[in-house]
Amino acid sequence: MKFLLTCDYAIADNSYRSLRTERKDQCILISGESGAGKTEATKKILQYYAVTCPASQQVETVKDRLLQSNPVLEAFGNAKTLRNDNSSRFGKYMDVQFDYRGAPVGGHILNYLLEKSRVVHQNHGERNFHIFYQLLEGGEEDLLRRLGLEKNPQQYHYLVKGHCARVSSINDKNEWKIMRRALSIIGFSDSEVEDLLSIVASVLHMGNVQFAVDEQGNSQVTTENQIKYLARLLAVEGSVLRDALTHKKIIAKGEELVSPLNLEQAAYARDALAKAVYGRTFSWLVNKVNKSLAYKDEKFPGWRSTTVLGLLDIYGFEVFQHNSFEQFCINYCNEKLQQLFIELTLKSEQEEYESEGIAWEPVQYFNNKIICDLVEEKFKGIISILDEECLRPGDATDTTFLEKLEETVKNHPHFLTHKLADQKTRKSLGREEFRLSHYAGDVTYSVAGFLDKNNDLLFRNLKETMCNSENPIINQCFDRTELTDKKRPETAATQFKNSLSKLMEILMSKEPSYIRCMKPNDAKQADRFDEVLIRHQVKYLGLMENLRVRRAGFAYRRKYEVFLQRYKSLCPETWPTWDGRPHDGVAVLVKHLGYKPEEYKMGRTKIFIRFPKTLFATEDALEVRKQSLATKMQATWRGFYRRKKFLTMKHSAIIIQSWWRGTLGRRKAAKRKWAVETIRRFIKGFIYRNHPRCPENEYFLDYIRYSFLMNLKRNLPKNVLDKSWPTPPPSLSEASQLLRRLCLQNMVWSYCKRISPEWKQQLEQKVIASEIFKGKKDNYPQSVPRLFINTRLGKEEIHNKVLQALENEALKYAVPVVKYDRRGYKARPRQLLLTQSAAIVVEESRIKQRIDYTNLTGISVSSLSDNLFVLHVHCEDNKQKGDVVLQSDHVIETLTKTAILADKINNVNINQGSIKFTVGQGKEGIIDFISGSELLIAKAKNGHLTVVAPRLNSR
Ligand SMILES: Nc1ncnc2c1ncn2[C@@H]1O[C@H](COP(=O)(O)OP(=O)(O)OP(=O)(O)O)[C@@H](O)[C@H]1O
Repeated sequence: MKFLLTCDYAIADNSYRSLRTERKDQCILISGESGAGKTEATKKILQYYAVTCPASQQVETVKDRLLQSNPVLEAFGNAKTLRNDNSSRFGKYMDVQFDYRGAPVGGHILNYLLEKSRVVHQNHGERNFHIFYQLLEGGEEDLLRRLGLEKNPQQYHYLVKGHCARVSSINDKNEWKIMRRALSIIGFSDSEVEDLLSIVASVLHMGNVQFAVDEQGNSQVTTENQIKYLARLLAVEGSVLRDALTHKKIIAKGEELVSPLNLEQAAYARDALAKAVYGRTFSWLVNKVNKSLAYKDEKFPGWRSTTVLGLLDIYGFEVFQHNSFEQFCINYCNEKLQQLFIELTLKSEQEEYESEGIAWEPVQYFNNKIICDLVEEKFKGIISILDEECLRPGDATDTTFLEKLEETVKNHPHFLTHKLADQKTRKSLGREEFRLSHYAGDVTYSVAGFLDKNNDLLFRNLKETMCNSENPIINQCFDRTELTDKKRPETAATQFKNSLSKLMEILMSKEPSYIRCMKPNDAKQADRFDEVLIRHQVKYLGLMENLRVRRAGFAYRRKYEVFLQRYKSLCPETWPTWDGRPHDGVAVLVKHLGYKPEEYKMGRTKIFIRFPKTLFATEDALEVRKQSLATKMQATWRGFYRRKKFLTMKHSAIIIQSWWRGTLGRRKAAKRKWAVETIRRFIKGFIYRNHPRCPENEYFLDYIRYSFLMNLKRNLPKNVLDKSWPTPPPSLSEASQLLRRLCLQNMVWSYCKRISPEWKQQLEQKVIASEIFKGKKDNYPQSVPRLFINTRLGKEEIHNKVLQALENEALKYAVPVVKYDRRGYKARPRQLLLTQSAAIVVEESRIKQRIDYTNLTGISVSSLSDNLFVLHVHCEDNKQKGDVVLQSDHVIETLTKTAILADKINNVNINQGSIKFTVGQGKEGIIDFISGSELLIAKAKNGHLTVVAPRLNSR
């Protein structure tokens, strides 16, 4: 066993490597008789890929589904036979899709001819399909109750025909668990599983449907309970189903004819329905598995991104005691596979040596084409004759079919019947049998049931009932178009023949590898090798011939172009390209590789390598070379990529630069143009500056105006005394004057707004002082900066007494004065008090003289810088005293205030030379003023009072 599995792995690995390195689709054909180990080998190969191939999340799911498809399909498609406890009762070809990394990413299964007859009948020692037993054994109580089933298989007619419902080598309970888990992994929903199991259960109930005949000899259903279950499980109308099972509907010339069935016909209809339901459900199951295995990431539809490895596990050659239509098909299928093997290995290989001109000693082998032709040849082949009998009108029976066969192929060396056989062999053949000498041995087939099975007919009303089913699976399995389709469906044998021919095409399009399974003994025992049996298999499988061809032949051959293309990198002369003929290139290459003459041969179009080790060495060298090439390619690519990126960047930089330069240039040119235009307008404006405003000078004038105004804004006079003012251009002199006035007014206005009432009074007094004295009295300028103040004496100096006396008259001004008489005598220090109505001369606390302003006739003062002044008084009011001669250090201020209060502004006389004044009793005095070095007041010889006023430098 170990050895066999090692071979399986080696072949699986080899195919996988070829698939990856040459990217050519592969297939592994697993053949051998029933029970030889084909299914096991398939499973091992799948497991091997699952373990060794690269993994990813998505790949894991696909791997799981690929592996889990086996228990599901085995449960529904495998059964215990006499030759194998787990015999495949259908053919299976599975494609595994690998992506460019060699990871399995999808799969697809093709199924071939399920042995449906097993559903209703099993030979002694055989069982129905595993699923029935698994369901009864492993199904949960609840599930079985829903399906109306009992645990005991003996209760079901379809399970007891072979009398071995329970087998010690099969653990149905365990298998059930595995199968249920597999269904979930594949992606069956709970409701889908329920629908599927309902169908399985319905087949069991169908088997238990019994009939009895009524008085007219027509059949009636006697097991009403079963009908109820069937109606529920198949979701059909019970009464309709009951009628359909006991009646037959035919449409003749557009008219429906319903006729009752007899007992035998009713049982036949029931079994036909069971087979159809099960067979179609099986196909649905395979489709469902295919959907879950489908490779969904096909990026570019139409472009094949995956490579495919096909695994063919088909029912093996079978010889039973009783062989029927199914064995005929199975063995025909095996003949075809053997034929393919012969074609692709023994025949084509030898022919190839010959055509390539390689010296070759032909190896003889048995070509089974003759048997294939016997079965499938048009018109003359067994299938054609069977179809003809099925289709011909009249009473065609299995016997007439046998007679037709005898008639048509009687001389064929591989065909024999009771009638055609000689005396000796006739004994071993029944009258209803024919014998075919297959490549693997003689098989005797009973023709009983051949026509029925080939027709595979289901009565129309049963089909209609199923089409109306609300069970989603049944509904998909029975298509309504079948009812309207007038064309007669292909017979089972023809369908099988056609699907096999398609399979051969699929296999031929791929690179094949073979696993030939040998059955060690017929007793299903371990460690027992039946030499005769094994020798027989080695012989009929043509293994010896194959070995001979292999040994004498060459392990490997390739067209020169392909070989050169693959290995040219190993030789400097052929790498990277060889310009000459591929043949010469290969010659140079093998010389460089050091092939010895016995290791290879050069054919007409191909090179042949004798030993695998030579090829392996070359492959190893290529592997090493690939590494260095990959590094070189990487470096080249990186260089190319970087260079391309750099050039793109450079190009972009140049574009940006040129764009920016263009922008800058354009900006500069525009600026220059603007400057030239400005200068031009400026010059023109300057030339026309004295003209009235016109287009030539408007810019210039605007500019001049603007710059003058801006200059003015910056250099406006700071205050009313600031006389500065920017020189205006001639065109703006008038505006400038107006502005200047406005500005001044504004300054004055704001200045006025700022001054206080006291200051206003001060200024008013100063203005009056100026009106009176300015330019008239020498010491006036000295008084200008001195502030006029309300009083120059404190209360103490004026004495409270005087103040009390003046209580009802507010004191406006008080100043110390000196009184002189006409002789120039100076009296004691006095004060001059000015009230609202009088000027009062006070000595200490006594009022010496009160001069009401109404009596004040005028004020005299000299034009010199002295401080003397005379208050002229009306004589009548002041009889004794007359005018008052006073001296004050604040003469301008004192006189201004006196003049204001007495309203005598116009009565202030500024005299040159002398002043006349009256003294009491009509006497007069004269004061003469002269300039001198210092102030002096004295009586002159002429009796006048002389005042020497000091000369002032500032005058
Ligand atoms: N390599 C092996 N070593 C030991 N026993 C094996 C080996 N291969 C298969 N068997 C046993 O033989 C039985 C039959 O194998 P398998 O079902 O693979 O045969 P098969 O060729 O597929 O038959 P069939 O054509 O009837 O489907 C297996 O159940 C297993 O017990």
